Amino acid sequence: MNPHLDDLVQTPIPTRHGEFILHYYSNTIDDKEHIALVKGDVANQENIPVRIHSECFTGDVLGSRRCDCGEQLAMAMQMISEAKSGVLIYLRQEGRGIGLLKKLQAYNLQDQGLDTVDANIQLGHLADEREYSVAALILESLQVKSIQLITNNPKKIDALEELGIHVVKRIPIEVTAHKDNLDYLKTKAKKMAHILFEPKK
Ligand SMILES: Nc1nc2c(ncn2[C@@H]2O[C@H](COP(=O)(O)OP(=O)(O)OP(=O)(O)O)[C@@H](O)[C@H]2O)c(=O)[nH]1
Ligand SMILES: [Zn+2]
Repeated sequence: MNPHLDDLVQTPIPTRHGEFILHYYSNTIDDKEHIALVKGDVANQENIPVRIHSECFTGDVLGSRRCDCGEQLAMAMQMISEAKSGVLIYLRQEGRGIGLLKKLQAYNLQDQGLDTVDANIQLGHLADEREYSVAALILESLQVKSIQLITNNPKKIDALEELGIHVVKRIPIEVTAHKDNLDYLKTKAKKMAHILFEPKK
């Protein structure tokens, strides 16, 4: 059977970044609770600003300074709420797909000197185990025609295009680096091809 997704509930959520309609999905690919926050009218529209955010409990909920996730989440919500319309997809792919337990173990390895990539490998995982077919199904379900992807990660764009999503352009989302996340961000730029620390045009 082809992968399938159901949009089970839509409800308005007022946030400090404005009001969004939250969509709650069930799907046949995994048993996770994937969410989309939608601003404005996106059906049959081109060039919709879209953020595909991967869950990071430590960054998103606790405000951990080890990574840039929490700040990126707030920044993306703000960007979308300032646009006419947009979508934030919150994918439950904690720890780049290895889950919270393994990510926390990876943090301890990073404190012993490994970087974020080698820590995953030491734990028997790939550097990045994420997969975006649920995101593609959500965009299809919202009938979005083409997107501007809010990301620093070119591999995310490639993955979406392979799934048939038309990415018209990339919108950067770079947070200010500080001492707790600088090495981590440098590793993302050097080993994971993230577009970071580029001179501003
Ligand atoms: N395994 C692992 N996962 C991490 C680590 N730090 C953050 N994450 C996870 O990384 C995911 C976010 O991926 P990032 O590499 O920050 O960014 P991205 O989504 O690829 O790219 P952007 O769209 O530019 O944000 C979230 O699921 C976090 O939980 C880490 O050190 N190890
Ligand atoms: Zn994070």
